[in-house]
Amino acid sequence: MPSTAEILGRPCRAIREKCLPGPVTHAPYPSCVPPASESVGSAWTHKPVCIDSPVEPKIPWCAFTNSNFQGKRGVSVISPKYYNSTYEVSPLSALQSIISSLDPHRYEVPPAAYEVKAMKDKGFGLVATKKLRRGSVFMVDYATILADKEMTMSLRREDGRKLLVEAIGRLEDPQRVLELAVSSKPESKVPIEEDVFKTNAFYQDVGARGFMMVFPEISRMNHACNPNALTRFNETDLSNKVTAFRDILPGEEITISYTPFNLPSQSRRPRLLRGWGFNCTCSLCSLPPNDLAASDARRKRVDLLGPQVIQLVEEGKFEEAIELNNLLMAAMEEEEMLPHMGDYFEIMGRLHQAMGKYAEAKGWYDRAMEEFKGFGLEEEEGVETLKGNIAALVKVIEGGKGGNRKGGKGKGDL
Ligand SMILES: C[S@@+](CC[C@H](N)C(=O)[O-])C[C@H]1O[C@@H](n2cnc3c(N)ncnc32)[C@H](O)[C@@H]1O
Repeated sequence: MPSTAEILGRPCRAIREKCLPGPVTHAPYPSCVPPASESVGSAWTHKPVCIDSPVEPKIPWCAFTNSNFQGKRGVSVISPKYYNSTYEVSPLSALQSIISSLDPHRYEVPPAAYEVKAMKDKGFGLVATKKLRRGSVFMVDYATILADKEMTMSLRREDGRKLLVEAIGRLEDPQRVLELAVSSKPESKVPIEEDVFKTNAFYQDVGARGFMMVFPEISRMNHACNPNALTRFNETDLSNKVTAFRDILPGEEITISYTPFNLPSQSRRPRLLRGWGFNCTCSLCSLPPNDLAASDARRKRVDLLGPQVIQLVEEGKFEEAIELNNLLMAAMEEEEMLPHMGDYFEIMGRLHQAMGKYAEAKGWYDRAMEEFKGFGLEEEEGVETLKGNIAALVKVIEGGKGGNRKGGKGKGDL
């Protein structure tokens, strides 16, 4: 019998919470990892500005800038001057090599198919000016300000602000960042740099380290709990691609989810208020109470069904796992949690294959492949296994037709 890992393998990620569709997230700052020794190389076009940290081990924190990055739009990084040796590759070295190795002229972005418009109760937002086809990448944005996740805990507030002022001020066009939305009340007198950063930064990892990052174009997109687009961050070039996961029509607002979007309203709304300071007014949160309760129930069901599918696979109950995975997919479809269903289709294929139902398995694999292709993911790590499975099944099925199963895979062989 194939193992759970063989059946679920890579797509298994999809039914675990952390891998559910969820674009950029805004996580609280996790606990401090002490920095350590490392010299700063020549990735920077400006002399770094550094400020001592009052927190042990009192490593200075600096604002580093490379004004050539992203077609001379520039990028600034705020981080400790060096990190300790717990990192195989220091996060700062990783960023330096990314930033200094990229050709400043390579930044081709799709022609804008959207415009910035004033939205009711949400400041500005992005609205499609053309039809954006499901699966198409219609925006590529690059990190412009990055601040190590520990910044607020390692620096005095005033010092953090000074580094932000330097980091933003050294960009070619500081207004591109400074004109983004702010969320503090005017009477709280929060300095603009800090307010803009707090309102617009998203949490992303580079290697083993988390950074808060501002993507000036993506920052104009409002949040929806049932969004129509998702972002995909690429840590090798600091780009963030935005893909439509259903057709978006001209005039429609383009939205992403700031939280993992499987969450029911009881957990996502406080999270948005805590992390982003707003009460969500998206169409899902604005549903009449009964409809919202029904949506919450579906989301909870999706959450429960994922682990149950895994459990059934572990117990070798493939037939029941198929039934449950069908229910899971139906609940996701009803809830429009559909960035792409490739992972789920692939699981169906593997389950059918494990049961010796080769024709059905191939049907599911083909659907999975179609989804991956539609979302430009056919070259993603792990999709080769799917390609291999499809090729193997074609052989088995063709061998079966001719009555010759020799060399073909038998029931349960994956
Ligand atoms: C990253 S900005 C998004 C763009 C912003 N609306 C602007 O004018 O540039 C985040 C801010 O937009 C507003 N916002 C985004 N999504 C919202 C939603 N679903 N409901 C209410 N306000 C929202 C909040 O004020 C939030 O602090």
